[in-house]
Amino acid sequence: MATMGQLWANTGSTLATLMFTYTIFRRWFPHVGDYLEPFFQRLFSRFYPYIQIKFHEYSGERFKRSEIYSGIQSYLSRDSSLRAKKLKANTTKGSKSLVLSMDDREEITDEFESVTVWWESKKVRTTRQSFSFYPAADEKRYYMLKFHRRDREVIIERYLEHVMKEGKMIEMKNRERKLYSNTPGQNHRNQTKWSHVTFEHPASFDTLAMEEKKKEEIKNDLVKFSKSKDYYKKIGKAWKRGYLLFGPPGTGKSTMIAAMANFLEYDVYDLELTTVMDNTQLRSLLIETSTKSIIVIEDIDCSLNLTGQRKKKEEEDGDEKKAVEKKMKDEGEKKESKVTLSGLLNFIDGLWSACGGERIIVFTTNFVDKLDPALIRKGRMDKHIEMSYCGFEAFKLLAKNYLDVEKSELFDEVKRLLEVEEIKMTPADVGENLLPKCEGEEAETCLKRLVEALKEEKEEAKRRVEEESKQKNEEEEKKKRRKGKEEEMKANKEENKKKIEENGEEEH
Ligand SMILES: Nc1ncnc2c1ncn2[C@@H]1O[C@H](COP(=O)(O)OP(=O)(O)OP(=O)(O)O)[C@@H](O)[C@H]1O
Ligand SMILES: [Mg+2]
Repeated sequence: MATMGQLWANTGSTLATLMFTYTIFRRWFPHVGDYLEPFFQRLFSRFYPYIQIKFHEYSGERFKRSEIYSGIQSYLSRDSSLRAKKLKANTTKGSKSLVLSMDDREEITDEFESVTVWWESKKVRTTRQSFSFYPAADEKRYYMLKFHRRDREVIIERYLEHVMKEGKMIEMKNRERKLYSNTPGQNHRNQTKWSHVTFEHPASFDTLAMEEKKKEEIKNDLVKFSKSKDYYKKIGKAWKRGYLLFGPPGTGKSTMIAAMANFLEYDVYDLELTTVMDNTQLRSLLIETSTKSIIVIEDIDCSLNLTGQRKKKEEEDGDEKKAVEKKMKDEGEKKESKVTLSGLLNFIDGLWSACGGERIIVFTTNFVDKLDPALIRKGRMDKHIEMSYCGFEAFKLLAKNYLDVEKSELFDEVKRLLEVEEIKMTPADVGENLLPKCEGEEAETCLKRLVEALKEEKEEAKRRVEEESKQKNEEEEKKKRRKGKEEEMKANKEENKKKIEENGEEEH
């Protein structure tokens, strides 16, 4: 493909003649030159068929690097590393790897819809009046885009948008992902603020132990969501999706969130509701979240008083004392936070929808039936995922990940215990048993330890059932006795009343 230099060679001689004539003319007739300048410019543009656009590294705010410049740099990085002869390696803030870009005065060509464009990386020296310790600051860099004027429409209307979009995507892929958490600030209103660390959780869908079919379904759902910008726009819905993860402790809810974030390459915002003072604060925190992020509220049942339905039921059941006690306890705990259920719902439905980019919100809970149905209805929590005890398929994956074992005689025994005996053990406990406890511990030993633990769990479960039924019997017995006593007291009362009445009649 012809470089800009070669193309210049063709038009060069004509332009050189013109330039020469123009310079001589200006020298000899400086005043007439001013009048004729527009004419010469028109003449140049007739012979020079290319349009140039400059993209400066720093524009507007002096110390803020232009987003457009870094977008172009990322966009060109792929082609630059393949084709440019001189490269520059940069480490950009927040980027997890080196970004290779073409060095100053390098040029590469790009093609878009059969149109060729030329990108050149340029540098100019500016002279400063004042003394500076930073000589590099006197150099201004920019990218120069050149294209034929017949392609103006394609470039202005589509190519530049394509460059920015692709550049952003490459930047997103390259960036270091973050885990944000809200911490109370030191200011007078104690406003909570996001603080962040690098998100480096190793969990992935490959290491997550759950049925393959279920895993695929979740992955497909995530992919579909992340690619549906236009679809969400078409149906007039905010580009967001809610997931509710529920299940006993240790079944992998938090691990699943990390796997989701790694899968989509999203940031994670871990929202601790109890430190948020009120709905207004909640709103401002959420507005600050960036696009392509997962907002997580763990143990939602503990974070807020969202158990309205259940409380009502307890009161109806006549267990008033318990309900009052609970209310007092709740009030004590919630003295700090005044975030309400309706505040939370508004955030999910309203404000949230006004934020442009894609966001996923995940709630986790150990007790799904504790939650108010309004919170978890479809549209708010679109997908409910049950994380359950370890099945045989999940066990096989853990054995492969933890011990690198795909087959063993003990597998049949584990299968029998999990499927026939229906022993319930969380993937966290299975993993703990499979984890070698000392250097060089045999896989078979770890598997045996798991089998033993499963058997113990069976005995434990039996004991628990017995204990529960014993407790139940005792309670029933107590109830019966109390009822008997009450009836006896009632009978005594009746008798006394009767006696008093009889005595009264005799006196008369
Ligand atoms: N399904 C799973 N696949 C792989 N590892 C798992 C799975 N479930 C649990 N684990 C392991 O157990 C540990 C605890 O799991 P995790 O924190 O995800 O459970 P959780 O459901 O969030 O529990 P909690 O309800 O107490 O928050 C993790 O570090 C992980 O290593
Ligand atoms: Mg958890």
